[in-house]
Parts: sequence; C-alpha cells; structure tokens
Amino acid sequence: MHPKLQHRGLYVITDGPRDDLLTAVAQALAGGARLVQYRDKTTNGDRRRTEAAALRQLCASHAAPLIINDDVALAAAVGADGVHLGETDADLAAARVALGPGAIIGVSCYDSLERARALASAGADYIAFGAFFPSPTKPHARRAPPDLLRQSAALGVPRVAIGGITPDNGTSLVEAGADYLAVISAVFGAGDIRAAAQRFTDLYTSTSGIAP
Ligand SMILES: Cc1ncc(COP(=O)(O)OP(=O)(O)O)c(N)n1
Ligand SMILES: Cc1ncsc1CCOP(=O)(O)O
Ligand SMILES: [Mg+2]
Repeated sequence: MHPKLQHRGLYVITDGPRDDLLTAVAQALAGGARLVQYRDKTTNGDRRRTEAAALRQLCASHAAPLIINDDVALAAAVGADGVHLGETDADLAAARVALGPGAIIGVSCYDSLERARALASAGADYIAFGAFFPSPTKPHARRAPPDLLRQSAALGVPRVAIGGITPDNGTSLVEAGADYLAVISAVFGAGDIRAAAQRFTDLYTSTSGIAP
C-alpha cells in the first residue's frame, strides 16, 4: 500500500471557476471522493489562492488530500497535500524540492509507458494515463488504450485513469487496474453531484469486491 495514497476510488477534479465551488466539492466528498484536484486555468491569483485555501480546509475535514493542478507555488502557499504536473508544467525534481518528501506529486503520462517508467523511478507518487474516452472538458486530449493500465502494474505506483470517464465506462478501467478514476464533467457537470460521485464510489466497491 502506498503510504500517501491509501484508498482507491474517485479522484474529482474541479471544473471552475464556479460560484458554488466549495458546495460542489463538499457534495463530491459526501459522495465518497477520495482525492480532490483544484484545476482552475484562469490567472486570477487572488481568487485562486482564496479558493485553494478554503478547499484545503474542506478536504482536510474529510481526510481527502488536496492536489493543486500545475501550480507548485500555490500548493506551497496554501499547504496543499500535493501537485499534479503535466509535460509542460514544472519539473518533478524541482517540485519535490519545493514541496518536500511528504508531498503527493502526480504526473501525466498520457499514452506513454516509457514516461510512466521514468517518472515512477524519479519519485512520482502516482502516474496518470489518458484520455481513455472522448473528454467533454478536453476534447483534443491525446487518447490512451486501457491496456496501458495493465502494462504499468509492475511499476508499483498508484495508477490514475482520466478522460471522459463515466460510471458506465469506468468499470473497464477499474478492471484494468486503475486505482483512481479522475473525473471532471461526469461529477461536476451532474445535476446531483453527490449522487454522481456516489455512483463512482459504488463502482469501486462492486468491481473490486472490497470497499475502497
Ligand atoms: C489526474 C490528472 N491526470 C491528468 C491531468 C492532465 O494534466 P496536464 O496534461 O498537465 O493538463 P491540464 O490538466 O493542466 O490541462 C490532470 N490534470 N490530472
Ligand atoms: C485534464 C484532462 N486531461 C486529459 S482528459 C482531461 C479532462 C478530463 O475531464 P472529463 O472527466 O470531463 O473528461
Ligand atoms: Mg498541467
């Protein structure tokens, strides 16, 4: 079991900016989300910092780590649990120096087993693959085959699946070995966010046979 990531399950990624961000994330947590990523591509530094700090409190009260997308400095400033880095974001080693050994640093590996192998060796705490399905949020995201999840099992690092995931198509990814399903629109675009999150949580329970 990974020391920093002890529960498999739903990894929600925010779709803001939205006025009800805190309420929406609270509903996702009530539906069983295990990890939360603050993803806000705007450049409004004041709002981003205020929201990230508020999310940190909320996530801590649910024992769910808060990961900041792209922004190592924001993660450090609000004391978030970690950061998610893609290929055009900060370097993993630099982020580790900035955030320390206890931080959760996750990395995008897209469709590349080689990238996953290199970054797992370099100390990434999870490796993310995808997009597995057409993504409403990121329609031009590179596509990845589900077999990558099986092929990366031996790396010994938690595996995250992302991209167009729904409760219906997510089962195949959990069966292929996804420790986390990272989801934006199928949770935060739902009319009932809590119920949507709960469907993913139930999927882990029923697919693995053990509570996540
Ligand atoms: C869990 C997770 N996986 C992949 C991504 C995508 O990261 P990146 O390629 O840096 O793209 P942006 O999200 O920054 O647009 C992610 N954020 N989270
Ligand atoms: C950030 C990102 N990277 C690949 S797909 C994606 C968006 C995932 O969002 P959705 O769950 O709405 O497809
Ligand atoms: Mg990024």
